[in-house]
Amino acid sequence: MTKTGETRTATASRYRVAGRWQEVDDARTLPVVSPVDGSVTGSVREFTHAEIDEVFASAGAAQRAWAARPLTERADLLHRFADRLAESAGEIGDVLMMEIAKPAKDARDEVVRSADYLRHTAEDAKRIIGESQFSDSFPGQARNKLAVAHRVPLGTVLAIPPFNYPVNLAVSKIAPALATGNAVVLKPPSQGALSALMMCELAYDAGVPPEVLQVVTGRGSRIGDYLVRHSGVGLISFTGSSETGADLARKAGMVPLLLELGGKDPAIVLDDADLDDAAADIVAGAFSYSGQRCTAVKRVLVIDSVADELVAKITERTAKLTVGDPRDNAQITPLVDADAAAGAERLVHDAVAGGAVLALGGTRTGRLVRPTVVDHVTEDMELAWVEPFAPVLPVLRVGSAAEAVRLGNRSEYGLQAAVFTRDIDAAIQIAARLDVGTVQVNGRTARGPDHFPFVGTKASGMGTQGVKPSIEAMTRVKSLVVNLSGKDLDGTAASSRP
Ligand SMILES: NC(=O)C1=CN([C@@H]2O[C@H](COP(=O)(O)OP(=O)(O)OC[C@H]3O[C@@H](n4cnc5c(N)ncnc54)[C@H](OP(=O)(O)O)[C@@H]3O)[C@@H](O)[C@H]2O)C=CC1
Ligand SMILES: O=C(O)[C@H](O)COP(=O)(O)O
Repeated sequence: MTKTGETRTATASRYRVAGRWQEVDDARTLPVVSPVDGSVTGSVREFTHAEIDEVFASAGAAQRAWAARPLTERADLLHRFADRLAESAGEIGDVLMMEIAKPAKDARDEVVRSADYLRHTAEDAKRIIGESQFSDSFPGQARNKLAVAHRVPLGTVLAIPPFNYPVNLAVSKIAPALATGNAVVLKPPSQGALSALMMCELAYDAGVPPEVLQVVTGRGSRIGDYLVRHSGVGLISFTGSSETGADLARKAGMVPLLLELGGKDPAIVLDDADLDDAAADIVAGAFSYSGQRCTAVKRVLVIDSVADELVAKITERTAKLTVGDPRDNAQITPLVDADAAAGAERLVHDAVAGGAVLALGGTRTGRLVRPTVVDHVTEDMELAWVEPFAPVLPVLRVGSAAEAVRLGNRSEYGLQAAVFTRDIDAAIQIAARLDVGTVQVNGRTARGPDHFPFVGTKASGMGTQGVKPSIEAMTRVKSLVVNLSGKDLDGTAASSRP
């Protein structure tokens, strides 16, 4: 409950549209069913097209007043929002845990991480400085013009996060947008909408006007096209599957896009690597949140001569992961997408039928896929290329670093890669050849810390995120050119001053 006693989550009978609470007069509700135990965690409204029009109209109108407020005032509101979010980490974390079966501690950490994101963005936004230049820095020009460039907001940002970080990947879009004077229309994932709604109510408690941060709930497959084609959209910031992202890009028309999509991140292990450290990083990277992370380690490319030893170490560590209920903080929990569990099982069976060797796991009970390591996976197997979004780790053995690079780059994706070696020259050479957004040297693939630039090449995305890059992406440069008179102070023709 908020301090004023209002329920923070929208319910099927009450929801905000254009900033105001509305009573539902029809049956457009969408239950949020928990992957943990099948219970109904809550329900949300499926917005109509007319309501979406109202949302964009009121967001657009409110944005101008929001952008006109002093930057320090907007930053202060984000700090207050961050404080409330951190205070409510337990409450929101519990809902998030039931909505997406994220282990209790990780769910709470996601909320705290989002508060940190807000604070960092509020501070960085204050330090966006423009630039100015005289005309005579270009050949043939006199010093008679002064350009002053500054950053202005784009209007209304349509923010569409995925289920795996319904709070953090919403905040990573909302924070830079609001800090820079944009309004936001948030379309949360259907699985994760309740925690996203709770989070937005905290923003309103903190003083963010409800018209400049609005939430539109409903299935992406039903309302997504209408949203992304809406004339009120100034930029779309989307995180999710490469399929949905590519489809959205085709439909959106001439609006700037920030896309964070799928990945098949390789961990390349050379023969001189510290295999204990590499195994620890690979297991954490592959199995955290049951592999449902775009940046999860999704394949190991290991030099033959150390492959047996590495696979043994990976398998030993993976076997110790706890499997079960997120309320007990189990590390491996039921998958959000029931089809992903069946799909992962099929990929493993097909690989084993084709000659791969099951080192661990390979079974599931409903959505609960036991942590699985598949060795001797080869290029002709689907498991080498498809992103399972499940706790399944294929190992491909390679003869050389060059072969690892070739296989790394053969993927349609290009999010991140990890290289494990004690030879820094080799690491740098390999990194230079990998067509990915980020290469981690002797560490697992990961997005954070959140102010680092986050980029995907090929089917993994478009544009750069991270605190500062997102601030830049959600603004555009506007130039003011002052044309100088060409006369000196005493009225004579100017020399090359000032
Ligand atoms: N690179 C990255 O950072 C990440 C990538 N992913 C990728 O996403 C996949 C799983 O995530 P998932 O959430 O299922 O991804 P989806 O692409 O299915 O959904 C992402 C978001 O888009 C919405 N959406 C669905 N259809 C449309 C549409 N036609 N137009 C507009 N929005 C739409 C969803 O809403 P709804 O929930 O209502 O369907 C959700 O909010 C994995 O393949 C993974 O690789 C996931 C997380 C991060
Ligand atoms: O979308 C994702 O899966 C995240 O951006 C990954 O973030 P993480 O590396 O912090 O888990």
